[in-house]
Amino acid sequence: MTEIAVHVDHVSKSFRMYYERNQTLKAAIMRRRTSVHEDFWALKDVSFDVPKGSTFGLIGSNGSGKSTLLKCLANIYYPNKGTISHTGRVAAMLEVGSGFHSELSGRENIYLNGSILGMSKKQVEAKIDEIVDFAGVGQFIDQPVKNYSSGMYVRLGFAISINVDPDILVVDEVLSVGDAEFQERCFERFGALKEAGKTVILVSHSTETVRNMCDQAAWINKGELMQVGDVDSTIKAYLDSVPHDGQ
Ligand SMILES: Nc1ncnc2c1ncn2[C@@H]1O[C@H](COP(=O)(O)OP(=O)(O)OP(=O)(O)O)[C@@H](O)[C@H]1O
Repeated sequence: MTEIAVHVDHVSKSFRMYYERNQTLKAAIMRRRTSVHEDFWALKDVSFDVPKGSTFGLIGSNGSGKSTLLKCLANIYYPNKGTISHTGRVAAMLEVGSGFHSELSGRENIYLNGSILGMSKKQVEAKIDEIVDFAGVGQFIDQPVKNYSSGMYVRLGFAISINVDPDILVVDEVLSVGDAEFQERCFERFGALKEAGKTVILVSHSTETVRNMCDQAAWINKGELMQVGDVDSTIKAYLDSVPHDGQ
């Protein structure tokens, strides 16, 4: 039987959308009511399993809920309904710079992130040369990360995530920010993680990347899971749903 790394069970996630916000206490008292809001459901009853050791792609158009789902997987958001269970340590590589302290240097951020991800100072020390080397940001490693380019942020973040020895690596569209040489090294690392039986879950707008890298894919549309399973048929269903020019 296939072992499951991540079990997503009837997950729904809503955000509160405010239409009339009280700017001041006085405004709230004068209007005699609190702000007007509505719940917007970014994920609606999503369920699927990610097999252990697989590379799993999430596809869908802008605003469909992919990043929200990744953040739920990485325990950054909690679902309003349903549950997500996983086996092993999850490391996440999400938006550019998330998890970094802008005033601290690259090196200090490595220690900070390592400790957030459950590594001791000693474990970070044992890995730091490899992380610095993979990040390839040169002498900028001792500069505050607020001076980094978006590509440098991503390199450092990715270098940390893959070196904390995750069982499950959650990656959001970072590959689109790095240059070709960095992307190549990321693909190599994904391959090595796969060889080691680790699970990678990635969001990509490039169906080509998903086709080349993933064993399975899920297509999300307006918060709903439309299809999950075989990569080629899931990509085809997604692309067929997208209006083409001239249609
Ligand atoms: N913190 C938030 N507060 C309110 N709405 C949010 C929040 N985060 C996401 N949303 C909304 O939830 C929906 C899904 O957003 P999400 O970022 O998950 O989409 P996505 O599929 O990753 O999009 P993209 O491909 O553009 O990155 C969008 O309509 C977005 O506006």
